Amino acid sequence: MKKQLDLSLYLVLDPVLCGGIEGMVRTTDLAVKNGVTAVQLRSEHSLNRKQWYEAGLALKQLLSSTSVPLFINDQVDVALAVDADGVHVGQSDLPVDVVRRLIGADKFLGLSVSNLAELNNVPWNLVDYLGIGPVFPTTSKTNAAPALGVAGLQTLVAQKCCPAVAIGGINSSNLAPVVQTGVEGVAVVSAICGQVDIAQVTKQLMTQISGAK
Ligand SMILES: Cc1ncc(COP(=O)(O)OP(=O)(O)O)c(N)n1
Ligand SMILES: Cc1nc(C(=O)O)sc1CCOP(=O)(O)O
Ligand SMILES: [Mg+2]
Repeated sequence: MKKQLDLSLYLVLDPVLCGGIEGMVRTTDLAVKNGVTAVQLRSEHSLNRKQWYEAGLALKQLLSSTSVPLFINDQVDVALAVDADGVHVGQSDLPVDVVRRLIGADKFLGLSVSNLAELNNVPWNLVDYLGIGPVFPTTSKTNAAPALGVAGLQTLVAQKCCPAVAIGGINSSNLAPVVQTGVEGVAVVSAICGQVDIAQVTKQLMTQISGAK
């Protein structure tokens, strides 16, 4: 059955920061128990294709008894192989119409945008949500676009025609003005992955998101 899409606190996993596949599963377990509402498997370089599949399967199994959807970054075949709930693609990945054709109507599809030109080209009828960023400088993505700042994010949010998460450099010290732009949620990597007390930082982020709305 299709899960609900709640973007409030969206965890984007990093196998290096989490300490491998087991670390990602442990991080996800603690984060979901403490409020994370969506999870994405993402790896820039550290997983081979078999490990992508194994990590996807383990996460799918963990999340299958929860209301939290699993997204796979970039790799449509892995998403289909593990029956993930959705796929997240960016401007340099497979085109959205192709991804939609491959995954069908029932899976979620997220698309990254970093500027107004990209926003103006979004096929709104094909995507379920946008990832808008980076809002702030980030060390978790190589070759990230220039940071938008809160004002730049606000400009894009004002023109969006579907739900959106803000992403890039967001943590408990800067999330309030981000949430107040009207995004449906925030996506984080390093604010959760690799933190010593995953439960505590997740609870703190959720409390701050609720307080800022
Ligand atoms: C929720 C969310 N938003 C944006 C991104 C970035 O996607 P992309 O631009 O394709 O870059 P990579 O993540 O593939 O390096 C994301 N992954 N998730
Ligand atoms: C995966 C990703 N995408 C971005 C974008 O702007 O599209 S920024 C980013 C990394 C976010 O990591 P952190 O929360 O550690 O800054
Ligand atoms: Mg991508």
